[in-house]
Amino acid sequence: MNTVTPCGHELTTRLLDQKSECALDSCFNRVLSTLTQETQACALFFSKHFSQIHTPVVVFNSLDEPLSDDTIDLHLAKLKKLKPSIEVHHYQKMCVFPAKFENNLLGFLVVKATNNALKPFENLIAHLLNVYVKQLSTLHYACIDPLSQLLNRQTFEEKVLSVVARDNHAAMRQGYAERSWYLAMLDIDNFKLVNDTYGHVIGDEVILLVAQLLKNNFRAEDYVFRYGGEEFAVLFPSQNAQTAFEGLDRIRALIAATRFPQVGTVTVSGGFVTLIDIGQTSEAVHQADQALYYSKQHGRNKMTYFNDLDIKPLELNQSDIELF
Ligand SMILES: Nc1nc2c(ncn2[C@@H]2O[C@H](COP(=O)(O)OP(=O)(O)OP(=O)(O)O)[C@@H](O)[C@H]2O)c(=O)[nH]1
Repeated sequence: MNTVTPCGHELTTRLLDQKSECALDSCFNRVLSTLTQETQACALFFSKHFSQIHTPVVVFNSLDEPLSDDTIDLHLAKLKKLKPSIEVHHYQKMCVFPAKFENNLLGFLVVKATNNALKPFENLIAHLLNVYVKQLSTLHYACIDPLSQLLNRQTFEEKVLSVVARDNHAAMRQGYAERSWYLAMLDIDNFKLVNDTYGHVIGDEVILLVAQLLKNNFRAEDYVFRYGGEEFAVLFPSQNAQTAFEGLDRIRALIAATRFPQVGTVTVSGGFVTLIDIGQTSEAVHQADQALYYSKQHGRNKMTYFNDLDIKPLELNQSDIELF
């Protein structure tokens, strides 16, 4: 039975309709299967950080054998030597398409081509790879706060749900004890004074420097968000509340010991909570805020675990809580 190959416009529109990274990845995979009639295996390696310093990771792969790190490096080295205008490179029995963003080579798509069957589609595949990268960058930058380059508030809830659910699922599948996820809310102390004394431009610089310290000192698997003006949320796994506290307190101490240009010293206060029921993200934020409020009320430059507060969640009068 002959199947009709959809036209480039329709495939482009399909990719542009995707509203999450995950949906976009699987859509691009399906589009390629349609074009290659599922007779060719393919794999996409791409650095979703949109930075050349991050090695491309595999986004999807239907090759019989995954490419080794050496082969990935080899492809990248070969592609870097080619003219920027070249859109496909033939290597052994593979067609390799460079994936570029703003003239930087961020990865490549490899399609196994045993004969010339792919030839008529090469230009279309190169075009669709460009569309994929553009749509991914649109989705990516919609999640990033422009000042701090951290994840923004809009992505917070979705990330909490997806990360914690995925991790718990993986932990159950692999049969190891579940790690707990923790949610911390951090807030720069007396920030109004910084703005009032040095002006908003210096205030913004302080936010940026604190954001960089947070980003550089949490692990790659942790998520740091700019939650509001001078407020940050961090989502991270830890063995127990004590190790979570130690990690947070180390970063608190590091920020307090850092010299900020013009302003001198800046401190942060924080509160954190164990994420038990991921369906209750807003309740978790509320509890972490209560612990943060406690830190503020007890001298600032301090971390507090919600469970250490001598109150039950419902006993605290809502009107006593500083809501952000
Ligand atoms: N420069 C700058 N200031 C901001 C931004 N967002 C919020 N702010 C300011 O941050 C200040 C927060 O002040 P408050 O909520 O009173 O808290 P604080 O002075 O940090 O005091 P504590 O939280 O109690 O330690 C306000 O003056 C806001 O205008 C921003 O993006 N840039």
